Amino acid sequence: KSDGFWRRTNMFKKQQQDVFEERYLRFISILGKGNFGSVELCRYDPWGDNTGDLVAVKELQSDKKANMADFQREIQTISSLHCDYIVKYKGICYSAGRLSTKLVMEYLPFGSLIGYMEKHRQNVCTRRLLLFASQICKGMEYLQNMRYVHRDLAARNILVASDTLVKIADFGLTKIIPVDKEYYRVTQPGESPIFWYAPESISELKFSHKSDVWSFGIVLHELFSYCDISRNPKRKIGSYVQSPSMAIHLLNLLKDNWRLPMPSQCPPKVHSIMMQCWEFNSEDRPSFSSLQDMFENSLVTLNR
Ligand SMILES: Cc1cnc(Nc2cc(F)c(C3CCN(C)CC3)c(F)c2)nc1Nc1ccc(F)c(N2CCCS2(=O)=O)c1
Repeated sequence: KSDGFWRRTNMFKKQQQDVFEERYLRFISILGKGNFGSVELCRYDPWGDNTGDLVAVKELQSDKKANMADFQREIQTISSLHCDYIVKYKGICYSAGRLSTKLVMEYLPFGSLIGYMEKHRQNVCTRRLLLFASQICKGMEYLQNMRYVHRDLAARNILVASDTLVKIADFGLTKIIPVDKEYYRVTQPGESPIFWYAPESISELKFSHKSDVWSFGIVLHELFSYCDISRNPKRKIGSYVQSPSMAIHLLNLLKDNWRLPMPSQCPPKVHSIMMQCWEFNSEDRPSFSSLQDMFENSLVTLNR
C-alpha cells in the first residue's frame, strides 16, 4: 500500500471519532448555504451553561440523498487530515430525527478569505498576502503528500482563522489519486466555475496535483487582487457562466497564451510565480514544494 494510504488510515494514530450528541448542539446562526447543503454556527454545550465550544456544523440538504455517498467521502477525507493549514475535523453528529449525519468542524471566526479581503483590503500588506499564500501552499503540499487532489481550490474555499492564519476548507470534491496514476479523470463535468480549471481539466476532465497548482495560481491572483472580482477581466468573458461554448472559448484563449494580467501593485516576482502555475503543459508547472521555496525566498527578500 502507498505511504499516503497508511497515513490516511491513521493506523498509528487512534482516530478520535468524536460523536456529538444533537441535544447539546445549540444552533446560533447560518454561516453559509449552497448547493452542497448548509454550514451552521453552533455551540456544543453539554453543561448547558454557555461554556461549550463554538463549532461549525455542515449538513447535507435533506433532499440531496444522492450526495450522501459524496458527503460520507468528504467526512472520511477531512477526518484523515491533520495540518495547521487545513480546517480541523472535530467529529460527527447523527441527527436521529432527520436520519442524516452532520460534520462538526472547528469554527474559524473571520470567515471566508473573500469577505475578509473585502473588509480589510486597506490594511493587508504584501507581506501578509505572501504569508497567506505560503500557508495555502503548505496546506496543498500536505494534501499532495496524502495523494489527495482538492479539485476546488479557490479563495471562496479558504477560511481565515486569525489576522495571520488562513486554512483550506471544503473537501467536497477532493479525490484520491490512484497509486498507479498521476491524475484523476471525473466522469461528468462538475459545477465549479471553469475559471479556476486547468486546460486539461476543461478539455479532458483530468485532475492532478498539477491542476491544483494551476488553481493555486488563480488563488494567488485573487489574493493580489484583494479578491476584488469586479476588477477581474475573466469575469467579462463570463467564465462564471457554465456552458460548453464558454469552456471552448476559454480553452482557445489559454491555447493562444492569453493569461490573467498582473494585478496592480502585485510584485513582479509573484506574477512570475502565477505564470509558472499557468504553464499550459501540466508537467511544466512547479510542484507545491518548489512553490513553497519560492515563497520562503520572497518573504525573506521582502523583509530586507
Ligand atoms: C468549517 C468552517 C469553520 N469556520 C467557518 N467560519 C465562518 C465564519 C463566518 F463569520 C462566516 C461568515 C462571514 C460573513 N457573514 C456575513 C456571514 C458569516 C463564514 F462564512 C464562515 N466556516 C466554516 N465553513 C463554512 C462556512 C460557510 C460557508 F459558506 C462555507 N463554504 C461555502 C462554500 C465552500 S465552503 O464550504 O467553504 C464553509
